[in-house]
Amino acid sequence: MTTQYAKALTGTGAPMIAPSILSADFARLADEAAAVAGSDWLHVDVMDNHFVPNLTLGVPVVQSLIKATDIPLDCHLMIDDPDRWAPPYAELGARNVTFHVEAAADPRQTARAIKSAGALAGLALKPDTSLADHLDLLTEFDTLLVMTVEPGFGGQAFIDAMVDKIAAARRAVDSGHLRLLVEVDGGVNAETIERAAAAGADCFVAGSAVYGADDPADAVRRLRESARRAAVTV
Ligand SMILES: O=C(CO)[C@@H](O)[C@H](O)COP(=O)(O)O
Repeated sequence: MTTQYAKALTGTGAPMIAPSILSADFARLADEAAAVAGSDWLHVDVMDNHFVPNLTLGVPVVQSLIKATDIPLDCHLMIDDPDRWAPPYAELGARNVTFHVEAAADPRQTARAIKSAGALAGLALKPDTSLADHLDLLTEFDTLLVMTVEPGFGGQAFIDAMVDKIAAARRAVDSGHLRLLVEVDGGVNAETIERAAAAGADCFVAGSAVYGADDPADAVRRLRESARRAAVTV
């Protein structure tokens, strides 16, 4: 199920796993990044206490983290006014910069600004946001982040109804021949990753399932293997 585009990004064609540092120890971020060596991306949740009711980190922390790890950063901006604040994360060297369509005034222009600063551009959809209403935007983006929880907090339960949205995204990508990675975020664990992978996701964000494990690097390997098995059995 993994697309040629995912294959180009990983070099292997294996499902991509992006541990979310929201579940890590913020006082030891460099060590926590090292603990998930072998991950495809490190997912960085930027929250502003406006777009979501939680506050995490911003440009200065990303600037330090990028120097502390070789894992490419996958910055997920849950913030107001991404049109203004997203491009700086690309300028810092983040691999992928994702912002929410619900918060953006000009998503096309913001995607172009991110890409011209050298990053992939990602579009995120909250669970209640329609994919169909935003299909026309997808040609501007490299990644589509399907939220499978309400953004704001780690440790929530995967919303099963989102499996249909993942499948619809997969169909839209394949039928439109889009160079777009389908990424899933929220409540991803050893069990739910199978449903998300079978529906066609390429990349899986996991916070508590990775950092809550005794061996986070092994949890990443196991999640990737579960996704690989589920993707080939559909
Ligand atoms: O963006 C978010 C939450 O808003 C996520 O990236 C969480 O960090 C995922 O955590 P788990 O649900 O995997 O614990």
